[in-house]
Amino acid sequence: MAAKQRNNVSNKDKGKAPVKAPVVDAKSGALPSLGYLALIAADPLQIKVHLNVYFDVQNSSYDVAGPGHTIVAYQSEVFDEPLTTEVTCGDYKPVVSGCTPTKCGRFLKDNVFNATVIQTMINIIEKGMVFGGGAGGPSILDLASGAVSHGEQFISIFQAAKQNKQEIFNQKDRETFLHVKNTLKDTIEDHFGTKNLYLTAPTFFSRITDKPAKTANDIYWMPHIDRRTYGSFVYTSLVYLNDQGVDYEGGEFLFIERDDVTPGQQRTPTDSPDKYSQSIVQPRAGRMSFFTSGDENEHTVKMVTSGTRYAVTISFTCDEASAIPDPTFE
Ligand SMILES: O=C(O)CCC(=O)C(=O)O
Ligand SMILES: [Fe+2]
Repeated sequence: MAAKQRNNVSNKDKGKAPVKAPVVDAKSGALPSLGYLALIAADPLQIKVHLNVYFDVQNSSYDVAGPGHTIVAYQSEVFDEPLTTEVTCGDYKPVVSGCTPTKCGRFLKDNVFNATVIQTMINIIEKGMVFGGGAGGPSILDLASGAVSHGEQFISIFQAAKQNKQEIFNQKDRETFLHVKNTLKDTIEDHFGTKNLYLTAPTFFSRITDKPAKTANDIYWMPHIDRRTYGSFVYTSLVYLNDQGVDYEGGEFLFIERDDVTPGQQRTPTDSPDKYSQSIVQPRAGRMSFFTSGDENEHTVKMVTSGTRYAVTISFTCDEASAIPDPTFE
């Protein structure tokens, strides 16, 4: 079933303005950013440079079929059994001792979540965008803070809902999200032989279209390492909610295999992923993908060139101090 058919949020919810909602400062706290914002948020001049560089990259789209580029999971393939890859753990260590995986790797599996779960997850993000969504390509709904893309800013949707006396999310939304989160947590714990993982921030839904980037927040195609970008991430998990190559073009997920990086050195954001081998995952509805969040798993998302891509990023830590409570959606 195509995303256009799945995406059946009622029209009565759409365009309910005027928006009365506090603007969230993009530089405060762990805001969702698909991995790039923390690298550049500190310096407005740098933002301009990166925007220019990445607008150029945008026009010379990555070559997913280039030499050294391997599609490890096609959208049309069905992995009923997990596809697992072990990789040598990178150098970069989290601040908290005892919270570093000894076994690093990647895991992918299909058909983990049924069509109702997937539809409910798409509805959650569409409901989150009731005030309009982002001005550029990606729109984000962060569950811990309620930050949601609104034009060129973030607003707090939970506060907006209270102020407008609107109930945006319901019990089914909450239960569905918790089911997905708990399934991911249990599978990660089983696979990596760890226990006591906690949800950490940001944990967010993303909706990406081919609209041109308007702000630094819109540059989602920058290679990044989640643990460096987000700090508390030890395991990153993704659930894809619709089909690459069917519901949208572009939007492939790339692991960038960096055998040239000196231990401890961070990749510079101006590097093009095309210079390196890539292991490519084409998103498929209901596909679960997770990996250790360290240097061993540098990655990016290829630019969406048409249609709408839906995904959710749910992140875990073993550091209780960085844990966030289960989202209440209010
Ligand atoms: O949506 C994806 O495929 C990846 C998103 C990502 O890299 C992130 O949330 O850090
Ligand atoms: Fe990421």
